[in-house]
Amino acid sequence: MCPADQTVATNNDHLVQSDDPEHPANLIPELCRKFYNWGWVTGTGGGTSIRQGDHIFIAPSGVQKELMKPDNIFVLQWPTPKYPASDRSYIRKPLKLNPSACTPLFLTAFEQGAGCCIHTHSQWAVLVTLLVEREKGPDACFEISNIEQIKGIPRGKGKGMLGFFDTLKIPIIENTAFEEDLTSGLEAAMNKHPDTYAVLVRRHGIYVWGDNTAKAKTQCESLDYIFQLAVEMHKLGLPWVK
Ligand SMILES: CSC[C@@H](O)[C@@H](O)C(=O)COP(=O)(O)O
Ligand SMILES: [Zn+2]
Repeated sequence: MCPADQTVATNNDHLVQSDDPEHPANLIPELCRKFYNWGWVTGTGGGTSIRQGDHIFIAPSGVQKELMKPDNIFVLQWPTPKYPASDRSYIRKPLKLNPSACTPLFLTAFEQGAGCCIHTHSQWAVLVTLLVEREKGPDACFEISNIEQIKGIPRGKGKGMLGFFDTLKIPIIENTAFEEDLTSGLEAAMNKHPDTYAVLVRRHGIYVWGDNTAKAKTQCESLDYIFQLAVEMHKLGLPWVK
């Protein structure tokens, strides 16, 4: 056995090997294939992370997310230090790959109790941040009401779902040169909007999280639907809030 093979054999590979399609190491590649087809993670952008018990499953950085295999997945012991990156407690690291640059942002969602966090570069998400670009600063938000799909978004933890007549409010933070540097903005937006399950990143995309993978996915789908609708409404001169 060559030294590289020895590293592989002692790298906790069993943590990403399962016949269960619901295992996070199988789910992340499967979800990313879907997200690629929906335009959420093309060109290596975007990604997904799942927490299962005291393990966090993270995709590699800079890879074609739709081609990922379970063997490419990193595993972090949870809880783990968020900073510095070198202190994060990886218990499985694929050789020749680096963990996603979104890792500290995903960890921020897990600190809030999330079970899954999705990052997309959806053009609809980017477009709504452009349509409200005049609104800058800590109060920047996308707002919409009187749309049925709003009912797919929680009012806050343990507070049920938003109603048709409620106003959905998604905070917007400014983009940074490096993905990791978005973390303080995400933390600030979460502190200011403790009930939110999503934060838009101007000219970049969105982070959406949920109590579990199904909720993160359906909430992200509902938001993407709403953003597309909002862009079309804007083109027709229709207001988002009645
Ligand atoms: C098209 S590059 C996009 C990246 O810089 C980043 O925004 C991103 O979402 C993915 O980072 P990654 O480290 O590949 O998981
Ligand atoms: Zn990104």
